[in-house]
Amino acid sequence: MDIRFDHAAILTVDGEDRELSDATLCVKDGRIAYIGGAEGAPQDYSPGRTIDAKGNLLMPGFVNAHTHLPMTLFRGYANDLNLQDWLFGNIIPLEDKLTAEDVYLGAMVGAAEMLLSGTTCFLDMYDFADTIAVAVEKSGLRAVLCQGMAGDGGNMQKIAKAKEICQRFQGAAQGRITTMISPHAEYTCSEEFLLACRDAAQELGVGVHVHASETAKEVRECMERHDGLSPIRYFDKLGLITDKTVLAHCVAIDSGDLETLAARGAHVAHNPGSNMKLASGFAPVPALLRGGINVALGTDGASSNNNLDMWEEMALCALMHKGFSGDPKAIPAKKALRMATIDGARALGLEDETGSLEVGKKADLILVDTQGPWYYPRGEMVNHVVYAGHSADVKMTMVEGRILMEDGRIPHVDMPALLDEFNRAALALRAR
Ligand SMILES: CSC[C@H]1O[C@@H](n2cnc3c(O)ncnc32)[C@H](O)[C@@H]1O
Ligand SMILES: [Zn+2]
Repeated sequence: MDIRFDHAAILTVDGEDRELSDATLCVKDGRIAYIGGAEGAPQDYSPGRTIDAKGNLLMPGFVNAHTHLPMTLFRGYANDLNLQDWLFGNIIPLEDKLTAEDVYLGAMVGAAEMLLSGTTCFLDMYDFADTIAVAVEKSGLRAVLCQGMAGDGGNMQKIAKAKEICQRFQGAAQGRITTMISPHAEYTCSEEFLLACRDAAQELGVGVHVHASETAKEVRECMERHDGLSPIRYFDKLGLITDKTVLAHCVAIDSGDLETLAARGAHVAHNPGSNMKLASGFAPVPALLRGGINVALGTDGASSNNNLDMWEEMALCALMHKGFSGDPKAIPAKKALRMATIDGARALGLEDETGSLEVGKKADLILVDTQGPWYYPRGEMVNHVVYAGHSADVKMTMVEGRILMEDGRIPHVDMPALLDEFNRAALALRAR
């Protein structure tokens, strides 16, 4: 159904970063057909629904550039640990017991959390990517899916499976799903395995998504294994870093790593909440940006964050880099919002389709209730959104013109039944 919004404030997050007031936005056939004053709206347009958006703000939906959607199953499990103890001591032993049914329920709960908090698109790395695709199809979200994998020369069948998943799901869900190849990290993959991942990505023409330089320990041990090469230099030597590569974390990087990322046109997915919770450190985001590197934002999984709320990630990013650097302009509000939206779309190779409100782009947007006192006084809405707004303000989430969440309800999902089943599965998994 075509939908018209009238009397809205609008943050376009396009090249001009426009902030409009009392504006009209028309959605036609899943795309944005018009943005501007009501007087200029197309005459030959008869929407199925017209929404009076007075007191509300339209902005692009968030793009979560690094997550593990089914890890909602492990929310609240194994807290206050560093990456090593959290992942190898607690999470992987339970992941070894996961079933496809568990993953489906975890992914559906993650999808609901995204819709409720205004995320419209995400980049996911996990086992059972084919099952996660079912949750994406059902939820209506847009996603780049990766079959996450770790291994050595004895695990080449994992790469064959990942390739098969890419071929099967590239363009699935009416084009809302695309794919990448995803080796987990340097410390869990052999050289032979990484080279085969590179070849698979090249052959399929898709990107690579990988964890890189998340901790100083990871970098130290990589240098010991690979003739003094950091994970980024090592990946680069193997040909894994291109302008279609998204590297999650990049906390413990040096100027040489930064130059490599810039030279290759690679993208970084910055995860401030997860990096702080796992005590991994502070990624040098201002330096990455000064180096011309595209930095997007991600939550990481709900077990190391502990939610999938991009509002929090955006505020953390804008705040923590000021505090850490002593520079109040380190990440201005406008940039934090761009990192959470259009820069994420760019990292995912989807900037022509989503990430900003522009005529011709897919209508992936959110309507934010700005009647709370924290959105006053009016004007400079971008500052209110980044520094004062929260996910509870999201009134509507739309992907490709379809309303997926309105007033806290996801009409196509039976939330009480889903949460009940999910709860049973998550608790049973912990006892398995
Ligand atoms: C191979 S599927 C994905 C794999 O990644 C694990 N994971 C989740 N968060 C992190 C992180 O911050 N660093 C490294 N690995 C992480 C997840 O548990 C899966 O095993
Ligand atoms: Zn991760």
